[in-house]
Amino acid sequence: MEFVDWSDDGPAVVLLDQRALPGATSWLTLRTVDELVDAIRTLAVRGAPSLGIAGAYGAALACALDEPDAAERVATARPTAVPLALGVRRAMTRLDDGPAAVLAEARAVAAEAAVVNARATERAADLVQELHPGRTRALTLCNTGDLACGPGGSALGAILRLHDRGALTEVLACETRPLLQGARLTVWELDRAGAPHRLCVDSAGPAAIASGLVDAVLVGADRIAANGDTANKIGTYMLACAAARSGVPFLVVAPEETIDPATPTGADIVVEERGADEVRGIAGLEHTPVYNPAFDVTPFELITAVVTEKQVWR
Ligand SMILES: CSC[C@@H](O)[C@@H](O)C(=O)COP(=O)(O)O
Repeated sequence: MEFVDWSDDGPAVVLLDQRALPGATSWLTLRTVDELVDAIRTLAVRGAPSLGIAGAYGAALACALDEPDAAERVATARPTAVPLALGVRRAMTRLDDGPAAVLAEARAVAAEAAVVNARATERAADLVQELHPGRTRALTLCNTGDLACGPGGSALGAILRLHDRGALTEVLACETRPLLQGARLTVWELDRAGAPHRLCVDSAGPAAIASGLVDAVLVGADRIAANGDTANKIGTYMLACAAARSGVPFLVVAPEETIDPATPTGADIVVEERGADEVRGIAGLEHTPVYNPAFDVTPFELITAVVTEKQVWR
């Protein structure tokens, strides 16, 4: 079973609950659109490409329940990642052909993700080896592996391709406050792959780059504007600044569909702001006002290349 999948026993969307990792491997069976929307908002399923797959299956669920209008609530459950709404809307193009056709389209979205990921990660691994011949010390943020993208991953997938090629020295995984996608999920995936890694706090990332401990930074993307400005997990921008200052390659690895022609520049990207308790809870605070953007925007000038299944956009 994939981490995000369909169950005919229901109908239902079945997914590995990413909130419970790494402590528990717990599967959710979501039988209503409300349950799926809640799972998306609370990050039981997350990562832009996986949201696309969940969105497509969410459309199938809405149609199977004879509530096709509810699909739009799935599409808008989170605002920043492009693939979520694309997955819903692509599956819904088959609405007139009935629920089975919508499900078939959703299954096609999921199947294509694996092909896209394989192409993008091979291309990105090739580029890392071109820019840094020899073995690479990679730094990454958030989680961009199979959990976030479906089979093959994106940025973390490219790092694991380097590992497969014997070209990886180690991965520095930034923990990714406040929800610790790096510490909980990336480390889980690196452990499973047997790839050498160390965990660092997010603010150690720029210091590691400046200290010469990093040969390449690889991150994913939630939305790439038409000019190349890229929204990704909060903390990406400081890594890009540090990489540019130190002359370290900074690669964004993502499906081509993440490039949004309808978003001219980073200033036009809607950045999701999340609840205060995600930040307050860590310090045991109850009432302090909080600024908690889920993403930041990295200007294209700081990005060495955006690598997709179709192109290396330098
Ligand atoms: C290939 S996944 C790319 C991005 O979706 C990822 O880096 C990220 O920022 C995920 O944020 P999240 O809030 O965990 O959904």
